[in-house]
Amino acid sequence: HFMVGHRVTYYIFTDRPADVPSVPLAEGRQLVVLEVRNYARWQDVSMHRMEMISNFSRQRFLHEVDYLVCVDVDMKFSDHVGVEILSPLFGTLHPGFYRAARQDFTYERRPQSQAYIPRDEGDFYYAGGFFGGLVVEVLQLTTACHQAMVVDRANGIEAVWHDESHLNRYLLYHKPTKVLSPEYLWDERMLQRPPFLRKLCYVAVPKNHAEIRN
Ligand SMILES: CC(=O)N[C@H]1[C@@H](OP(=O)(O)OP(=O)(O)OC[C@H]2O[C@@H](n3ccc(=O)[nH]c3=O)[C@H](O)[C@@H]2O)O[C@H](CO)[C@H](O)[C@@H]1O
Ligand SMILES: [Mn+2]
Repeated sequence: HFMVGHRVTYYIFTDRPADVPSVPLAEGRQLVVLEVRNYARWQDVSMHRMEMISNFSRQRFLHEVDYLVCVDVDMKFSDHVGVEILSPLFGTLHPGFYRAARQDFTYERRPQSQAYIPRDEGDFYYAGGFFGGLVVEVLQLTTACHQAMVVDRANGIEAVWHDESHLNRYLLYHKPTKVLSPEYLWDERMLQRPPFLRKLCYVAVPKNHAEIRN
C-alpha cells in the first residue's frame, strides 16, 4: 500500500538485525537494516528514535532520499498511502484526540519540561507514530526534540508522553505544511471507526502491551 509506483527505501531500526525477516520487494524498493543500541525502558527506546533519526539523517538519509516518513514499527499499512502525504513538514492527528478540545490534549503541562505547552496554546494533538517531510526538516525536528529530551533528563523530568510530547511542542512552534487525518493512524482496538472514515490506511497491530513493556 505504501508509495506504490515510487522508489522506496525501508530503513529498519533494530537491536536484533538477525531477526529481521527477508521480505520479497517489488522493483525500486530496498530494505536497509540499521543496527541501533537497546534501552532497558520502552520509554527510552521510543524517545531515542529522535536521536537515531537525527544521526542517520545527517550521516546518510540526506544523501540518499528526498523525504522521510517516520513511523512506529508495531503498525501496518492497510490501504493506499501515496505521495498525497508528502510536504516539507507533516504531522498526523492522533486518533484519540481529533475531536477533543485544546485544553483536553495530553500535552506536557509542567513548565519545568522542555515539552511544556500552556493551556491556552496548541493547534492539534499530533501522534508520535507518523510524521515526516523533507530530510532537512526532519533532521531539524528530530535534533531539536532529542536536545530537549537531553535537557529534561538533566533536570530530572520526563515528558508525559515521551517523544510524542516533544513532537507536539516542536510542531506548535514550527508549523507543519500539512496535517494528515486520523485515517493515516488508527487503532481499531481502542477506537470504533466512525462511518465518515471510509478507509484506514495505517493501523495498530494488536500486541500485549504489558508483556512488551515490562
Ligand atoms: C501510534 C502512535 O502514535 N504511537 C506513539 C505512542 O505510543 P505506542 O503506545 O504506540 O508506543 P509503542 O509501544 O509503539 O512504542 C513506540 C515505538 O518505539 C519503538 N519501540 C518501542 C519499544 C520497544 O521495546 N521497541 C521498539 O522498537 C517502536 O517503533 C514502537 O512502535 O506514544 C509513544 C510515546 O509514548 C510514541 O510517540 C509512539 O509513536
Ligand atoms: Mn506503537
